[in-house]
Amino acid sequence: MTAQLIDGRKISEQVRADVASSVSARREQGKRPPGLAVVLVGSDPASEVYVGKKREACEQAGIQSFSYNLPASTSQEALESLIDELNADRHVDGILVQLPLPDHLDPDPILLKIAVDKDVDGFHPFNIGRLVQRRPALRPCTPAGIITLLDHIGTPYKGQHAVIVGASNIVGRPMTMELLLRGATATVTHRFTGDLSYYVRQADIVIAAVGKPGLVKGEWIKEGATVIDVGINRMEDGKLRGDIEFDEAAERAAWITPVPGGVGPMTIATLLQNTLYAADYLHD
Ligand SMILES: Nc1nc(=O)c2c([nH]1)NC[C@@H]1CN(c3ccc(C(=O)N[C@@H](CCC(=O)O)C(=O)O)cc3)C=[N+]21
Repeated sequence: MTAQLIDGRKISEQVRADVASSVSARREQGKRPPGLAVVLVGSDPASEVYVGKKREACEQAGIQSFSYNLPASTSQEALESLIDELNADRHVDGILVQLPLPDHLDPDPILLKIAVDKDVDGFHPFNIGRLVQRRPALRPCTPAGIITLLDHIGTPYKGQHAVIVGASNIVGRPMTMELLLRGATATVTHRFTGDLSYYVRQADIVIAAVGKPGLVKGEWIKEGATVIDVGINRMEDGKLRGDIEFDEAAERAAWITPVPGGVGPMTIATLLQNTLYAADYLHD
C-alpha cells in the first residue's frame, strides 16, 4: 500500500478533546452543560450500537445526554409530542432521532418538527438551506466531519475535481455542497449514472456513500487521489467493509480512510461539536 491512512479515530479524539475543554470553559463561566437528547425507536441492533456510542461520547465530553428508548410500537403522535417537549426543554440543546425509524413512522414530519436551533443532525430544510446559501448554521455531521478530515490533511479544494458517489439527503447531497462551497468542481453520481468508472477515474477526491460493499473498484482510483469511504457494510463474517475496494485503492491513492476507523468516528465527534455550537451560539 502506498497511500497514507487518514486516521479518523485519532482525529476524532482530538476533536472530542477540544469539545471537552470548551465545555469545561463554559462550566467555569457558570453556564450549564450542553445537553443532547438521543431518541431511539425500536431495537435495531446496529442503531443500538451507534446510539450507545453517541451517548458515551457525550458523557466523556461533559455533554449531558438524555436517552429516550421507545418501543417499536410507538405512534407518530407520541413521537411528535416527545419532540414538542424536547423543543421546549431548556436543558436540551440538541435533538437526534436515530434513523431509520420503524416502517409505520414517517420521518419527514418528525424531522420538520425538530426546532431548527436544536437540529444537531442538520437535516432540517432550514439548515440545508443555510448551507446551500453559504451561511451555515448546523451542518449535517457526516459531510462536516469529512471536511474536518480533508482540512486535516491539507486538501487544497480549489481546482480539484471531487466525485461524490451517492446522492442521499444525509450524506451525498450536503457533501457535494460542502465541496462546491470550498471551490472544488463537484460531480455527483447516483443510481442512474451509467458508467460510474468514467467519473471516478477523473477524481482528485472520491467520496463513496452508497452502502454497497466494494462498489468502487480500486483500479478506478487516479494516482495520488484522496479517497473517503463512508460505507459501513457488515459482512457475513461479522467484519465491516466499505464501499471502496480498500487494498486495491490504497495502491494508487495518496490518502485513504479505513473502515472502520475513518468517517464513522468523525460523525460522532461532529455531533458533539454541533451540540456545543447550539449551546454556545443558539441558546445562551
Ligand atoms: N439521526 C441520525 N443521525 C446519524 O448521524 C445517524 C443516524 N441517524 N442513523 C445511522 C447513521 C450511521 N451513523 C454512524 C455513526 C458512527 C459510526 C461509527 O462510529 N462507526 C465505527 C464502527 C462502528 C461499528 O463497529 O459498527 C467506525 O466506522 O469506525 C457509524 C455510523 C450515524 N447515523
